[in-house]
Amino acid sequence: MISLQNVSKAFSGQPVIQSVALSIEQGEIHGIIGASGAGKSTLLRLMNLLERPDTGRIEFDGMDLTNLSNRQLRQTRQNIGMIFQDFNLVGNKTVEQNIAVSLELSGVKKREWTNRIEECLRFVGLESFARKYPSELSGGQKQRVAIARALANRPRVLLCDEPTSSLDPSTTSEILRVLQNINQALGVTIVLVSHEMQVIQSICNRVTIMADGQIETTIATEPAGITEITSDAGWFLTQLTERRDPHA
Ligand SMILES: Nc1ncnc2c1ncn2[C@@H]1O[C@H](COP(=O)(O)OP(=O)(O)OP(=O)(O)O)[C@@H](O)[C@H]1O
Repeated sequence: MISLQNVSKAFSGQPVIQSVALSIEQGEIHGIIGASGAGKSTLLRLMNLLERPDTGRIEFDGMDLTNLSNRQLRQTRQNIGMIFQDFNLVGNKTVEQNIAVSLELSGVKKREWTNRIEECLRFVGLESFARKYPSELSGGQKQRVAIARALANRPRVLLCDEPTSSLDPSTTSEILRVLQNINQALGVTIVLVSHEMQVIQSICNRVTIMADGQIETTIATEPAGITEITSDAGWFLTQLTERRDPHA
């Protein structure tokens, strides 16, 4: 579904992503883990061309995104939603207005907005929050709104950049359940960047481990299930190294 081939990216001459090849398969929940500064967020932002690669191809359904016109890229990006650690909601707009902005940017007809807004808010369990402002919401509720906003465009892939890093353990579990439900009920492919092993372990089918702008390995795994997240999950890596993905 998304394929990166020989992708490199530098900032001010400093290489941040180096000759990376990675394939995201339709229907999977693919985790990307690594130390701070390893290049995880940059890799994720390359997948929807929020960052342009210096070299290499980035394909979505076989189309090289770097060769598309601005209009074609805007259209293709409607298939690729994104959520962030700090939610990126517009503070002076209500929940429904936040979602409407996204629908307008995507060119969805105004007469469809009410339905789309209701549909995505119902999916994340916030249908009664449409008229609230972000400042009236908890962190977990803000992230649900951000997820609803991404879902409103009916994406096929959801890119998640540290979506639970600002949240407490039980809210983290809640958000992971929402992501898993999006994958299972809606068939949306998910790419999940996190530095927390237990977050990755709980819902991912494959895990890519990054270090210094390169991919160390990609491993197939059985999602362990969502339990209360704690910070101690170092054992996960040792378990995973036994089960390298033969297709990686
Ligand atoms: N827009 C930018 N301009 C300059 N340098 C950048 C930019 N974005 C990222 N970098 C640098 O690229 C490197 C990788 O950053 P990136 O955010 O991708 O890493 P990360 O693995 O996601 O780290 P973290 O877990 O701390 O978020 C870092 O050294 C960072 O300072």
